[in-house]
Amino acid sequence: MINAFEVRGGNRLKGEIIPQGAKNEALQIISAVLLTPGKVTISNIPDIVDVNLLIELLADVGVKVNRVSRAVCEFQADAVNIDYLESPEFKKKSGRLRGSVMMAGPLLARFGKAYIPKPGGDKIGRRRLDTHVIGFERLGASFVYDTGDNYFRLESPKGGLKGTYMLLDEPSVTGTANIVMAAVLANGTTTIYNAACEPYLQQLCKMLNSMGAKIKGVGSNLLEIEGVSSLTGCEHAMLPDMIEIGSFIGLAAMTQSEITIKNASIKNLGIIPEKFGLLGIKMEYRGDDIHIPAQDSYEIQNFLDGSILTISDHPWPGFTPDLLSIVLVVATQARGSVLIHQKMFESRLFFVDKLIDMGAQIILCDPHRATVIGLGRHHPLRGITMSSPDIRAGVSLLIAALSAEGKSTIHNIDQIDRGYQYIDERLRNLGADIKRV
Ligand SMILES: CC(=O)N[C@H]1[C@@H](OP(=O)(O)OP(=O)(O)OC[C@H]2O[C@@H](n3ccc(=O)[nH]c3=O)[C@H](O)[C@@H]2O)O[C@H](CO)[C@@H](O)[C@@H]1O
Ligand SMILES: C=C(OP(=O)(O)O)C(=O)O
Repeated sequence: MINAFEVRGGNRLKGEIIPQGAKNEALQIISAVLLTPGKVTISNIPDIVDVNLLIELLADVGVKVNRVSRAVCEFQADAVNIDYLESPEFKKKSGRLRGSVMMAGPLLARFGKAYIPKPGGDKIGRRRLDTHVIGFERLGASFVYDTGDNYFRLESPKGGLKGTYMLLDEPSVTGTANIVMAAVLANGTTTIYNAACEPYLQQLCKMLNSMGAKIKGVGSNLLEIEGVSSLTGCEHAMLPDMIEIGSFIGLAAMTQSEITIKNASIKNLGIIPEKFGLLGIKMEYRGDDIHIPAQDSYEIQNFLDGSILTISDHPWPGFTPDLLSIVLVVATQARGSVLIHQKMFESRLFFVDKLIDMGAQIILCDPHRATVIGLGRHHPLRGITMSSPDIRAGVSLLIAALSAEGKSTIHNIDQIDRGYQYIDERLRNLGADIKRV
């Protein structure tokens, strides 16, 4: 079966777009339903491959799942079959996404056992699980790593997990979520320093507190968690996906389009709009909407001393690594130059080869750094046939194709579908010439 997008570039897009619920928040929040036998109702769930797979995994382990509507789902984990975690089916399915690792924290806390098969997700460099496993160990769990099957088997001590102080080696996003979910049901107080504090984590902590957890320091890198003996059900609404919002800002600039991003929850976007602003992209806030006017050109700013701008990733509240590929593609048509420095992942910039084939001027300095010399619209990119290597590179290539002259075909779009809801249909509604073939 062919699985590709065929895009005819050059159309100027126009209209309003509503961001989906946040993928990376969804993966945390949906894992957290395992912490209680009570009913948890979650709204604004994105209808995307990764999230649907996680929901399937929960149903497989015995969680009652009631999809009230496309975006709202009720969960009740009152009859979990923990033995299912050792089945080959669980290992296979959970290995298809990254988010499944976050089932471990709640399972360990509530049932005393967990398994983490080698997780899926983007192949963008080494993605170790040390922070997760060492964090569980600090709470008293023991683990065995099965090198043959490539999975961690974890067990809580008799009497349950015990709160402690820990300083994380790095502020891992999913690692922090996992440790927080384990610590909320531990005996005593857990302090996590150098915790990740993305809005995803803030939302998770807010949800857990509404279930009866006692977490202080939400939004900071110092969390204090007083363990409780049980949690109750709750209702939780997901934030809009900040990575989708950034992608749409880039799309508008690159295709010279006038787009309004509705209900963007601007206060939760951190430094994201500012970084796109450094590329010269104009944005207007209208209430909680972001309006991007059609711009013939945009010019990359230099640093204050006149030197070439660098845009790099950094743990929150710094700039998310998930938007660097988008920034890079948008820079290809800017006036001026920028150095893109992807510090966290070592294989996330190789997709620039495809942009170079399309006519972009980019020098890949090393696996972490690429210099983009903007074309300043002197000539458009040209359409080519290409393949999407990971979710964000995939969307960047899609944006490049929508701006390019002629036809592009993008293969391996499963990568895009795992994180962007009905993307072809939503782009067509804005006037894009894109079809699934
Ligand atoms: C499902 C999910 O939520 N996925 C996100 C999550 O992945 P994930 O939680 O897997 O990523 P981590 O935060 O654990 O780390 C990402 C990578 O960055 C490195 N690292 C991390 C922190 C640091 O200060 N220095 C450093 O070099 C890690 O070693 C690792 O290679 O967070 C990543 C970093 O924002 C995002 O790209 C992913 O989209
Ligand atoms: C890297 C990403 O996802 P995952 O962690 O699921 O691979 C991403 O969302 O950009």
